[in-house]
Amino acid sequence: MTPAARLQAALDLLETIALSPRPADGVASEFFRSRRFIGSKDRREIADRVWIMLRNWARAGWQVRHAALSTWPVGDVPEWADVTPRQRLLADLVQREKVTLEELESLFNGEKFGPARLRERERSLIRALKSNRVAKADLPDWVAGEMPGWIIPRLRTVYQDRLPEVLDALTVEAAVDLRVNTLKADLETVVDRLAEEEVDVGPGTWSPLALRLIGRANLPATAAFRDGLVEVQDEGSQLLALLTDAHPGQSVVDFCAGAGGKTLAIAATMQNKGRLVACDVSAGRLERSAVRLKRAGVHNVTRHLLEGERDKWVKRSAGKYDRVLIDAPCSGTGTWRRNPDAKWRLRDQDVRELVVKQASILSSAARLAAVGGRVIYATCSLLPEENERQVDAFLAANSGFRLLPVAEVWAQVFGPDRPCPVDGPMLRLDPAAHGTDGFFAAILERVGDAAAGEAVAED
Ligand SMILES: C[S@@+](CC[C@H](N)C(=O)[O-])C[C@H]1O[C@@H](n2cnc3c(N)ncnc32)[C@H](O)[C@@H]1O
Repeated sequence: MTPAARLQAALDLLETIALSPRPADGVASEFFRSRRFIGSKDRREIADRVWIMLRNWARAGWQVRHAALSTWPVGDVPEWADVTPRQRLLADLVQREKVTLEELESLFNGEKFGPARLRERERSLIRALKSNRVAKADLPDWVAGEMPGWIIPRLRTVYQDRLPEVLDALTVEAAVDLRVNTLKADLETVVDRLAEEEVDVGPGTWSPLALRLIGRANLPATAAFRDGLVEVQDEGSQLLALLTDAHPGQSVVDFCAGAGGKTLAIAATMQNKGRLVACDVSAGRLERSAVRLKRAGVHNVTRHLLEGERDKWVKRSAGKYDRVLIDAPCSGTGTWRRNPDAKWRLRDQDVRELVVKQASILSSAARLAAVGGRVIYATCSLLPEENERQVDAFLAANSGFRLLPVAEVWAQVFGPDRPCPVDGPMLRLDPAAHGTDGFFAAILERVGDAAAGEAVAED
């Protein structure tokens, strides 16, 4: 493809994403599937550009609006959110890539497969974008941090002075982490196998099973992946599974198992021994987990489709499990490095509904824990109402549970040579401090039967 054709393809993809209510990665996969003539190198370049622009969505919109205010009639100046993909692309080319007006004239020349010719008002916009760039320090905090304004005060209560660095880290592309599947191989063997296939990896920071990809690789095409020696899993997600501290022979429930990311990791710590039940309300996700479980050589998992968190099975199985992992449905705010488009779809109302759902799931699934067993409540959210506040409310209503300080469990799981990454009693990971996605976990031990009238759900 010519550079101009690649730009036009990026623009087409961005426009498709902007019009779709669906997540950008799904839209992009479909876009490329229906354009098989685009080779892998071009595809990567187009996708890279689009993802850079999605990570820079508010800032580019703001810069275009600011530049337009200095050169267009006020009535023609768009709000930042209404700035078109083409205008954002121009801003990206001018401000990030420092492309000159002359170069833009030759790229936007109206030739077949390339972008339409520049219009006069775009030329004036380009000149203004060059001369009128707003410095980062002068951008509103939500624009500089690429974060919906309504979320900022909530994050400030958690991160305080660290907020700018956390927001910055959330705008940077995430590394790709792998988890070694100890059911099939040890870490050294996996490193060697990957090296044979020219895949370079370095060690993880926190998880003893983590490897971090160096450079890029088509991992699913490798024999190491196809043979089930590794899974792609953020190191933070690995930690949640490891902190579940499931042992061989135990009875364990992964209540919101989805497509099985944590189920796989837990099955490995259980060495395939004992009983692991993977539940979810989504038949499709549970179905997808089956393929992964098979590839990983897992055979101690039963999949169970729930009608809801108060499914009859929960009541029948109450008090029978040593570990109950609740990887609750959440805002996903901790994964926004990977899904930057999701930022602008989430509404306050969505979070409020999720908080109600999470409380109901926690209260119902906690019944599964035996006395002496543990409930691990986890999210990939940064918001306090989905995390600490959820746990505090549960503990206030359920004296049959106590919070186990994460450092205590960490020391049991990892021993003294790996210091716990957090000071507080609950685990809170973020990309700035830990290099992982944003994750939260609280470990609750069932110390007694809930007294009559307590709030653990009764059906
Ligand atoms: C964060 S995702 C789980 C990711 C998964 N544990 C993993 O590691 O790949 C949350 C999951 O909760 C499931 N879910 C939503 N409502 C639920 C409910 N009422 N009971 C159980 N699971 C539910 C969703 O279908 C989704 O798969």
